[in-house]
Amino acid sequence: MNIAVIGAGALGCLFGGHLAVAGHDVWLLHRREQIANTLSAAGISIHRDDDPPLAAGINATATASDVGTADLVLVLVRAHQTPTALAEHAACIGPETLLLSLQNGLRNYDYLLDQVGRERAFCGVTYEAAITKEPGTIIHTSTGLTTFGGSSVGARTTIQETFAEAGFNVNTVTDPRPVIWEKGALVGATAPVLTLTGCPVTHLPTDPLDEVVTQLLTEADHVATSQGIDIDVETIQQTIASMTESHAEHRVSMVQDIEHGRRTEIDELNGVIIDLGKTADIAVPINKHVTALIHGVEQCS
Ligand SMILES: NC(=O)C1=CN([C@@H]2O[C@H](COP(=O)(O)OP(=O)(O)OC[C@H]3O[C@@H](n4cnc5c(N)ncnc54)[C@H](OP(=O)(O)O)[C@@H]3O)[C@@H](O)[C@H]2O)C=CC1
Ligand SMILES: CC(C)(CO)C(=O)C(=O)O
Repeated sequence: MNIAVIGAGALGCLFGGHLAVAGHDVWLLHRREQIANTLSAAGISIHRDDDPPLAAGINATATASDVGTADLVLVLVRAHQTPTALAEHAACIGPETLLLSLQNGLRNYDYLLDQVGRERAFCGVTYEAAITKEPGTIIHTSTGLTTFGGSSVGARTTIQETFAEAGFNVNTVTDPRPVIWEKGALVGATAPVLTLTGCPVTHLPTDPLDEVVTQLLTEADHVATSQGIDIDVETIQQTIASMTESHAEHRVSMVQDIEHGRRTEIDELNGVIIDLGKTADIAVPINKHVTALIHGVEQCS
C-alpha cells in the first residue's frame, strides 16, 4: 500500500515505522522540509523496553504531491490541527484514498467526513502510547488496543489486516462514535488532572484525584447521552485503573504538549463537552473549570 502519515510525531512515527517495516511504501508528512530530509536520510527508530531499537527506512517530505495518490492517509496531527493539515496535504488524497484518524478528540470523524465522505472516512482510537525523544526517535511506552470504524466493510477489513500484519492489535466497529466518546471522556477526565497536578498515571485512581475524574466522566456521560451515544462510566474507570500498570511509564499527550510549550487538545475534548452541554442545557461545571485552568497553564508555560 502507498500510505501517507500526516503528522510525523510520536504516534505518526510509531505507526508509520511499523507499517514501513511490514513492507508498505510509507510517507511521513512533516511540517518542516529540513527535518523531513533528515528523516528520509536517517530513517526512524522506535525504542521499546530494553529491546534493540526497531529501525525503519522511510520516505519523508513536507510536500504532499511527492507522495502521489495515497491508498491510505493516516491522520496523526493534534486534533485542532486536523482541518488545516488535511487542506495543506490534499494533493495526496485522490478520489479513492481512504482516510483514518486515530487521534484523541471528539470532532475528528466530522473533519474526515467533511473531507472525503462516509465511504472513505474511518476514525477510532488507540491505547498505544509513545513519546518523541527527538525527531524520528520515539519511545514506545505502552502497547494497547486500537479500535476504529466506518461504514465500508471491505475497506475496514483491508485497513485492519494491514495494521494487524504490522503487529498492531486492532478491532473494528461499524459506528466509531461510541469508542471515540469513550476514549474522549477518558482523556478529558484524566489528562487535565494529570497536567494540573503533575501526578503520574499511577496516581489516577487514588483520593482525591479519582473524585474529580469521576465528576468529569459523569458530565461527559450526560452530554454523550444527549447526542444518542452510550458510554459506560464504570468501564472507563476500569480502563483507567488498568492504565496504572499498562501506562505507568507514559506521560500523556496533554502533559507532553505543556512540556513543549504547545497548545493542548483541551478544546477538542472538554471544550466540545462544554459546547454540546450548552446546546442540550446540561450543566458541566467541572469541565468548564478544568478547561479554564488548562488555558491558564497554556498561557503561562
Ligand atoms: N502520543 C501518544 O501516546 C498518544 C497520542 N494520541 C493522540 O494522537 C494524536 C497525535 O499525537 P502525537 O503523535 O503524540 O502528537 P505529536 O505532537 O507528537 O505529533 C504531531 C505532529 O504533527 C505535526 N503537524 C502539525 N500540523 C501539521 C501539518 N499541517 N502538517 C504536517 N505535520 C503537522 C506536528 O508538528 P509541530 O510539532 O510542528 O506542530 C507534530 O510533529 C493526538 O491527537 C494525540 O492526542 C493518542 C494516543 C496516544
Ligand atoms: C490513553 C493515552 C494515555 C495513551 O494510550 C493517550 O491517549 C494519551 O497519551 O493522550
